[in-house]
Amino acid sequence: MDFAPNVTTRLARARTDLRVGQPVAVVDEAGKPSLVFAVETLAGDHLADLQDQPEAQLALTAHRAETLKLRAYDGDMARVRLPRDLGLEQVMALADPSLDLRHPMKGPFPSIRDDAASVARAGIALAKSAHLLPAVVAVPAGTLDASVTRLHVSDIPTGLGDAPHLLQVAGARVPLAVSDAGRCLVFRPETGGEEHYAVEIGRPERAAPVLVRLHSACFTGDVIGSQKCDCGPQLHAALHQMGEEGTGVLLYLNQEGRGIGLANKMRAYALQDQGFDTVEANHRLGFEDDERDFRIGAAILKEMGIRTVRLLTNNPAKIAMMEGQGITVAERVPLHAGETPQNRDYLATKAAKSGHLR
Ligand SMILES: Nc1nc2c(ncn2[C@@H]2O[C@H](COP(=O)(O)OP(=O)(O)OP(=O)(O)O)[C@@H](O)[C@H]2O)c(=O)[nH]1
Ligand SMILES: [Zn+2]
Repeated sequence: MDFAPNVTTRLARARTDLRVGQPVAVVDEAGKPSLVFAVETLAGDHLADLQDQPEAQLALTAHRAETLKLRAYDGDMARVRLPRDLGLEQVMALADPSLDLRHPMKGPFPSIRDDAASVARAGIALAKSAHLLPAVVAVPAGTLDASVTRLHVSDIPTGLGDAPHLLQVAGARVPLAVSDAGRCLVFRPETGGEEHYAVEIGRPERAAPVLVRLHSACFTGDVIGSQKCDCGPQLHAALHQMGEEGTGVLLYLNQEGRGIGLANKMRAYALQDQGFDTVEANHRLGFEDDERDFRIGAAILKEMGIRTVRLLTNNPAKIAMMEGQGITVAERVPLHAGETPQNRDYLATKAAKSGHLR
């Protein structure tokens, strides 16, 4: 029997390794391995070892580099020599804008300008997929300990990667406030990533367009009644409409914070309290406005035998994604609920910057 971990397994391990402060080995196109550490989980003793190595580099996204006034020679990224005279908290502050006010004196840091950016780019993609701040330290490695997770740069998707594939692992009847005929289904991706859920109300006729809502997890809005967004009221309004019509499917996708995770979303909220809007806050953290993989929703619908939908949304990107993945959006059903004085600016920003429809 062969138990050697395949690429999918090693990617899953790499995410966990980075989260617990372990380095991952990334091999470049020329076959040269480097060790990659996530800045957010970097241990003090690892930093000291790295600072002894003149080739150690720190990589940040271009969005973060803009705030730090670093030249992003790689286009999407900036790399600098790992500063030798900075302590752990100061290195952390380069990655984490919530520390900007406490550590305003930064630099100058000489930017690196060469063609060898692929390892750092792959490392940043791994850090993002681990829901860590998108910042890594990379250093060329000599002999590698066999226990270190090893990946080739080409194994690590820097964009969306392969189409997600999810399988239903469980499902049962759950009577709901909006309908007795509720079912909750659990879908698991082959990648070992987050599970996602479907709430099916009644038994929607597959031959006709099905009323569908693609909801992204929002702990603050869905669970604790945050007034900063409209997620909770949208969730309940969508379920209510499905209950009224007797059928519908609500996909609950675990893509908290538009795909950056709850810790990063709270960092974004801290920045919003300093006056940045929802898009600017994501950028200052080094993320894109929206890091979600909307293809997951289409994959689940196909698994459920649904090909044509009436989509409850105000987000044109969701419609485009569905169509792109072979799901026909027969109708867009607007979904406006829970607009409050506290989320007025947030909704206005989404309309102005993300093209949300009224
Ligand atoms: N990063 C970040 N995520 C946020 C913020 N406010 C809400 N979210 C997240 O945004 C997602 C809400 O998305 P959706 O409810 O799908 O909304 P949408 O993309 O605007 O589309 P529709 O509601 O369908 O029109 C959830 O994952 C929330 O956790 C914020 O300020 N920053
Ligand atoms: Zn929300």
